[in-house]
Amino acid sequence: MAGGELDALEARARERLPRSVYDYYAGGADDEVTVAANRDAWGEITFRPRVLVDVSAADPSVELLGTRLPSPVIVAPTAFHKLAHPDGEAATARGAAGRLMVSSSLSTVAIDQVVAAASGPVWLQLYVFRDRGISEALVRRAEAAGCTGLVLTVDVPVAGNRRRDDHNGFALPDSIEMANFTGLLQSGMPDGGGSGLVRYVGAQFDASLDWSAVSWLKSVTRLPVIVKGIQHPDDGRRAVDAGADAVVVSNHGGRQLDGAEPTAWLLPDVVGAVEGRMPVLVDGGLRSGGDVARALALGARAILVGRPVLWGLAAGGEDGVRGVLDDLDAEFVRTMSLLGCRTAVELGPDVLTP
Ligand SMILES: Cc1cc2nc3c(=O)[nH]c(=O)nc-3n(C[C@H](O)[C@H](O)[C@H](O)COP(=O)(O)O)c2cc1C
Ligand SMILES: CCCCCCC(=O)C(=O)O
Repeated sequence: MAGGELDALEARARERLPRSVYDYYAGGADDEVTVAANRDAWGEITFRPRVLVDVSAADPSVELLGTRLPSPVIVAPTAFHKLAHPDGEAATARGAAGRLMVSSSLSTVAIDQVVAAASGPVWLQLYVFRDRGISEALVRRAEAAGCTGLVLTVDVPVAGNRRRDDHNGFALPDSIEMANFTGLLQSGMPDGGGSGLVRYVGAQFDASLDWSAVSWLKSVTRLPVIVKGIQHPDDGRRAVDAGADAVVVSNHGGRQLDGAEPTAWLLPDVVGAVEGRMPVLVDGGLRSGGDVARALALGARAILVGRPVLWGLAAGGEDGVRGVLDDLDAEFVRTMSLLGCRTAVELGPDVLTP
């Protein structure tokens, strides 16, 4: 579902969603330069294929932190799925159909129900709250639910400047709650002008967060810790030193610092800095199986997709999500085969224009 088809799906989702929800999902920070750059940058990377290789049994599976995944495509953590579909993250988990799903801590279905709906592994994404007790309670809920990894998002010390949300006064309606916080925290957003989500982040997220947060999280769980939001190669090295099990090269889909480099440019430098000491994942603007192949060729072990999953969910519920992911996988296998690669691991810099 590359290019035009994905744009058509987004258009269908847009017709179904209230304006403020569409804007929240689609939007980015400030002038949204990084949102566009993320997408464009993958398209600028060209291929140099090999021929006469037997690709009759091309295998897209990848190994990640001890688990074999059927596909390198992972569902990125995105907040508030009930704004797109009444079944929310449970529908997304069913639509993920055996693929790895990262569920946002700001989900509208509780993590145990997300895991129950999923047929593949689920990781819980975490923000660190001013009250560390809340974050630790979420860790316990994730462990009890059967999550197999924790994703620590580190690129939201403060909220990005989301002009669309500010203009729309974006907030969760009273009928939808942040379901992971029941009994821990009031689930609504504070009243006031502008974006309710920005006020929530200002009140609850810990802006004093530093590298000790990674060792703190490692000290309270035995689950693997994946640090999401790495952009600088030195931070890739620091993540290794801090004990992270993997990193995600991400600029939060252009929703935090506008003017940040597209992740396709950042990835090779972070991969180089990490020197194979842990897997590097990437997200931001990947929209086709060709983009997935480009990312793996640049050294990513797997990739995450955010907005396309939300468009599938809004336009077609669980079937819509499955359709988006199946199409990405089918395109990826076709691209691998046309590049002369039998397995995802065989993708390397040699299949790209130097
Ligand atoms: C509507 C929306 C909500 C998001 N919520 C979260 C979140 O709760 N936690 C998080 O770590 N990242 C969140 N992200 C960022 C995504 O995980 C991911 O980094 C980004 O969407 C990838 O870019 P893409 O949408 O271009 O694929 C969100 C992104 C979107 C679009
Ligand atoms: C305005 C910052 C919101 C952070 C929480 C949700 C999220 O990650 C996103 O909307 O992006």
